[in-house]
Amino acid sequence: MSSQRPVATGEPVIRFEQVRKEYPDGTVAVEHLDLEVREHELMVLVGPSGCGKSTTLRMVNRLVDPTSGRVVVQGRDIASTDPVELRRRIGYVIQHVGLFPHRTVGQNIGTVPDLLGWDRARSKRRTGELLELVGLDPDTYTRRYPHQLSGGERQRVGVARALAADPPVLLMDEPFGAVDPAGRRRLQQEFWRIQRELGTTVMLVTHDVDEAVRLGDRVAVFARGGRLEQLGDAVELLARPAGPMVEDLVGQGRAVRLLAIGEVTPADVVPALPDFTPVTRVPSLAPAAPLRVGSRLDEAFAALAASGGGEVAVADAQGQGQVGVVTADSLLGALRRLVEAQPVEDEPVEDEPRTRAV
Ligand SMILES: Nc1ncnc2c1ncn2[C@@H]1O[C@H](COP(=O)(O)OP(=O)(O)OP(=O)(O)O)[C@@H](O)[C@H]1O
Repeated sequence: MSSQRPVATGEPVIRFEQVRKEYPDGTVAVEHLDLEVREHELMVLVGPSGCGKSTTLRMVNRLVDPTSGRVVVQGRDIASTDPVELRRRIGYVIQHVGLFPHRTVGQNIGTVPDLLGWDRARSKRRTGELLELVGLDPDTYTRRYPHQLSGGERQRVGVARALAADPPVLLMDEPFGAVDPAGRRRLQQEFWRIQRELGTTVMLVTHDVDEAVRLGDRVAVFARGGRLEQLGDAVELLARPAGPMVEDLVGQGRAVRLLAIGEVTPADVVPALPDFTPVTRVPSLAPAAPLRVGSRLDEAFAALAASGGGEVAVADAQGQGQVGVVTADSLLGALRRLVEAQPVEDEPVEDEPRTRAV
C-alpha cells in the first residue's frame, strides 16, 4: 500500500500545553501533558486501562475541560471556542459508534452536513462517496437502519459519519474495538488508506499495542495518572522502550512486531548464493505475493520458511525484475538495522509520502 499524499508536515494542529485534569472527586486523570499532533499525522495514544487516554482525547472537543493548562486546535485556544461550533470541525468516533437508531445510514452520515446547511444534492453525493470509501455499496446501504447492519458495518458507517463534513481533525476512541480480530485488521487497513488519502489529522486511542504500532505515525505511551512515558514512532517504541513500563507494555513479542512493521530495503538484498544448505520447508506459510523491495519483513521471513531453500528472490520496488535475494542472515541484519538505528529527536518531518504497508 502506498500513501497518496504528503504526511505529517511540521505544523501542529493540536497542542496540549501543560495540561492537567482533575475530576471533581479528586482523581487526577492527566498531568503535566505537553503534546503536539502535526498536520496530516495519525497519532495514537496507547496505555493501560485508566491511564487518561480518553480524557486526553475528550479535551480536544471539549467534552472534558482541563483543570489547568491550554489545548490549542488550529492555532486557537479552545477554551474560548464555542463547543458546538468546535465539534462541527472535529469528527469523533467511539467504540459503540452511537448511530441514531431511527435514522437511516444515509441520514446518519448526513447529520453534520445537514447542520451545516448543505443542500440535499451535495449531502447525498457526499454520502455516496463516503459509503464507497468505507467499502459499503451505497445502493444497498443508504436506506438501511443501524439494526440491519453487522457490528463491522456499523463501525464503518460511524467512520463515514465522522468524515462527512471533511473535518480537518478526527478523534477516535477505540474505534475498532467492537469488531472481531479479522474484521478489525481489515478495518485498520482500510482506515489507514482513507486517512492517507484524505490527509485528516487523527488522534486515536487504543489499548492494543499492535494497533498502535501498525497505524501510528507516532505513538504516545501513557502511564497511570496521565503521564506521558514515551513519544516516538513504532520502531523507536519497540526497539528502544524508554523505561520498564513501556518495556512491559510492548515487551512480549517485540521482535515479531518489528518484523511486522519493518520493510525489506535494498540494503537487505544480497546476490544469490552459489551454494546453500537446504533448510526445513514450510510451504503453507508462503505469502500471497512475490517479494519485492518494500515488502514487510514478516512476509520475507514467511517466504523464506516456505521455500526451504535458504534464499528467496526479491524484485525491485515496482515488482519488476529480480534485484537479488534475501537470506535468513540478511533478515537478521534488517532487524538489527531497525533496532540500532539512531533515535530521531523531533526533527522537521520531510514532506515525503509514507510507503509503509500496514
Ligand atoms: N467523570 C469522571 N469522574 C471521575 N473520574 C473519572 C471520570 N472519568 C474518568 N475518570 C477517571 O480518570 C482516570 C482516567 O480515565 P480515562 O477514561 O481517561 O482512561 P483511559 O486510559 O481512557 O481508560 P480505558 O482504556 O479503560 O478507557 C481513571 O482513573 C478514571 O476512573
